[in-house]
Parts: sequence; C-alpha cells; structure tokens
Amino acid sequence: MQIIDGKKISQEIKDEVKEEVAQLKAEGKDIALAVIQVGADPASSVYVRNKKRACEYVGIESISYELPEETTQEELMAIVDKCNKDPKINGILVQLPLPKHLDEDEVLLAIDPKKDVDGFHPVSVGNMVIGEKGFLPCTPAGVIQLLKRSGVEIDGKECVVVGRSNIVGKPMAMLLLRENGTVTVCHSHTKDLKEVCKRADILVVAIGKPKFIDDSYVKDGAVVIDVGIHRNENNKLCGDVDYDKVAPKTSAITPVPGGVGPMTIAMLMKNCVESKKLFGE
Ligand SMILES: Nc1nc(=O)c2c([nH]1)NC[C@@H]1CN(c3ccc(C(=O)N[C@@H](CCC(=O)O)C(=O)O)cc3)C=[N+]21
Repeated sequence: MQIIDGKKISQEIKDEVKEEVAQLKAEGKDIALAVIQVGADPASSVYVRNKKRACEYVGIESISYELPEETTQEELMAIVDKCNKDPKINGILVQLPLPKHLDEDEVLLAIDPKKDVDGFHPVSVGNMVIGEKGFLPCTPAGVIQLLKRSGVEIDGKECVVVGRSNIVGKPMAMLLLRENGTVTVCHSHTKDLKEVCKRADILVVAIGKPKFIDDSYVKDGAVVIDVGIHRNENNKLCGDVDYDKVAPKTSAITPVPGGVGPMTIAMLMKNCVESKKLFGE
C-alpha cells in the first residue's frame, strides 16, 4: 500500500512555481494575488494562513482584504471591481463560503475571468468542460496531479466520484473524464452507493461527512482519494474516509492532513503564474 504524500508532491510543485516566478521577476514581471475574506469562518482562516505562507515561499505578493461579517453586497462588489481594474493584481480569490446574506453567484460572476485563479467563473467552467485552455479549479486539478505524480494511470479506469458540488465533485468528474477515465458521479440520491463505490479503481470522496466511507465501500487494490477535511472535538483532523479501516485494502490512499489539502494551495500558486503568463502586462 502506497501512502500518497500530498505534502511532498505539493512541495515539488511549489518549487517548480518558485523557479518560474523567479524567471518572471528577472524580466521585471511581479505577480500579485488578492484574497478577499468576509467574516471569519475558521476553516477558511486556516486556508488563508496556509495560502499566505505559500505566496511568500514562491515569491508571489498576497494582498489581503479581511472584511467584517456585516459587509454588504455592494461593498464586496466594489472591491472585486477595484481588483479587476488594478493591473498589478493577477489573481482574485473570494473565500467561500460567504456569509448567508451575500450572493455568492453574483460575486463569482463579477470576477474578471482573466484573474479567476480559483476556476469558479462560468467562463472557466465552460473552458474546462470543452477542454480549452483556462484556469482549472485547484482542488480537482490537485487530485489529478497527485494521481499522475504517484504513477496512477487514469486512462480506461473505472473512476467513481462521491459528491457533486460545483467546487469539487462536478469539476473532478470532468477532469477525470478528460484523462479518459470512465466516470460515475454519486450523490445523496444514488441507490446502492456502496455497490457503485465497490466498482471503482479510483475512488474520489468529497461528501463532507467525517469517516463516512469505510472498507465495505472499497474494492481490493483500489486507489482512494479523500477530499474531506473535518476537525473533531480534540482538534484532530480527519477526512470523509475512515483511513485506518480503508488503507489496508487499497493500493494507494491519501491521508488527511497531508493529502489533497496542500495540493489545493500548490495549484492556486500555479494558476497565479499562469495568469501572469497568459494575461499579465
Ligand atoms: N474561494 C475558495 N477557494 C478554496 O480553495 C477554498 C475556499 N474558498 N474556502 C475554504 C476551502 C478549504 N480549502 C482548504 C485548502 C487547503 C487546506 C490545507 O492546507 N490543508 C492541510 C492542513 C490543514 C490544517 O492544518 O488545518 C492538509 O490537509 O494537510 C485546507 C483547506 C480551500 N478552500
């Protein structure tokens, strides 16, 4: 059984990005990422902290907007607009989820697709589906990199994605399809979830329920990717997969922490460089 080391693989990617950033800098091209956070969702705060560290490491400037919970839609839209117009800013990331009184779709739609380093704008989603160039959403793109760089072949494999969110499940299915996997997407209305999961050569789990998937959902020798991240009462992290039960049955598995999480951030850094190279002045 192989433990897929997301920390190590994300480090490799960050080092590649760091080199590219240095080359661009030598040509006088600096990169900046704007991160807009409204309120203080604790999971988002961890992410923001790790992202700032990654920006420092690779040499990208991060510009933070930490807005109060009571921020209005108009105020938020004005900041997005300002970032769109600022030629110094190459990437814009609005931390999700936004507080309930704000319209997430309207905000994401307002981000200039040329700065959409999260890959959430409908233009980015469309490009991903058609297979054209464009920003790929960081978490699913990170999963593909984990598989490729661990020597897991996707072509022709039976891939099962559990979860159909816009940020993970749906784009994950699309990216696996692009790699010529045979893809099934499961969700809360799926009948016989267990039986479908047991068909998977590659099982990607993104349901948001701690330790939901145990060994009875997994075929012998399958590759299991756990996108979930939860914190229990003792402040210990776990995923959607019951790692201790599932790991012995797999040929490869990602841990939580140290699996998919760090890859999300590495791919964000990669998208920022891509933005500068494609659209920067
Ligand atoms: N617009 C937007 N884009 C996002 O990509 C986005 C977001 N909003 N909102 C919040 C979620 C969550 N997310 C994480 C990414 C990395 C870790 C991460 O680095 N995890 C580490 C350590 C976690 C820890 O130490 O607590 C690990 O799994 O090993 C966690 C969470 C990105 N998100």
